[in-house]
Amino acid sequence: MRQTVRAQAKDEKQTSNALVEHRGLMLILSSPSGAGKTTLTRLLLQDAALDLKLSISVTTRARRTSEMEGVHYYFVSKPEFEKMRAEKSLLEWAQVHGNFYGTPKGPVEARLSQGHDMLFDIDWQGTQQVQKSAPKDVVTIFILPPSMKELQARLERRAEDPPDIIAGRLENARHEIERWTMYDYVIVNQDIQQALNEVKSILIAERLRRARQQDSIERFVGTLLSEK
Ligand SMILES: Nc1nc2c(ncn2[C@@H]2O[C@H](COP(=O)(O)OP(=O)(O)O)[C@@H](O)[C@H]2O)c(=O)[nH]1
Ligand SMILES: Nc1ncnc2c1ncn2[C@@H]1O[C@H](COP(=O)(O)OP(=O)(O)O)[C@@H](O)[C@H]1O
Repeated sequence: MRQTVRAQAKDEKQTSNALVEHRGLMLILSSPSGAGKTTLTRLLLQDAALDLKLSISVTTRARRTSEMEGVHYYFVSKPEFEKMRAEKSLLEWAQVHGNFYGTPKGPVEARLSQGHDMLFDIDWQGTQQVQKSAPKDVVTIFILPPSMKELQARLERRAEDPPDIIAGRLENARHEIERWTMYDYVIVNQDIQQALNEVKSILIAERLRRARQQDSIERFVGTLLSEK
């Protein structure tokens, strides 16, 4: 239905510039390290029907062995990061666990203006900045672990970070968890399949909000009512 209306809107846009198509939404996932954002993100991107793309951040953090340049992050030096920040080419940025992270503005703007949605794996500081800049276009979800013990176990099982880094992330986790109140939705990631279904349900419901489809639905209702 949504796609039909969108496709119709697109067709009409080609013949008439009067129709303003709606922008895509920004779906933000945040969590303490190890709660499951990356896993959920991978599963969401695998589902082609969802038509989601991940915003690839730049970071000054060292690459983990499992990570690929341009897939998980763009790995940059501190001066490169500073340059992007100075040129105002970042939508938001933050220092997390002692490293710098930021969202390149260009790809986000391009995708949203074409009416497609974008997925973000960013922390609460970045979420706050994006929420401020485009409150109507943002949907935020906070992912909680089922327990602190399980969070530690997941970080250890992931085996990507040395013990001192894991200890630091667990310490930070307590402060990050306290930020849950600023998010639209909260999900406890105990069972990954259930958590995935919950994120999908949120996305589907948010896409159906009347305000997000105002222009295209107005057209569609006009067509419906003109039927004999
Ligand atoms: N503000 C902001 N946070 C980011 C960005 N990219 C990643 N992060 C956050 O930085 C934190 C650390 O990410 P990462 O080093 O990949 O560790 P992980 O959470 O353990 O996988 C997480 O909370 C991410 O959500 C970004 O572009 N901006
Ligand atoms: N529901 C879950 N149950 C068990 N293990 C999980 C679950 N969700 C994620 N994991 C595992 O926990 C570890 C951390 O998950 P990850 O997605 O990397 O977290 P984050 O991106 O939030 O740091 C990974 O090894 C992942 O496979």
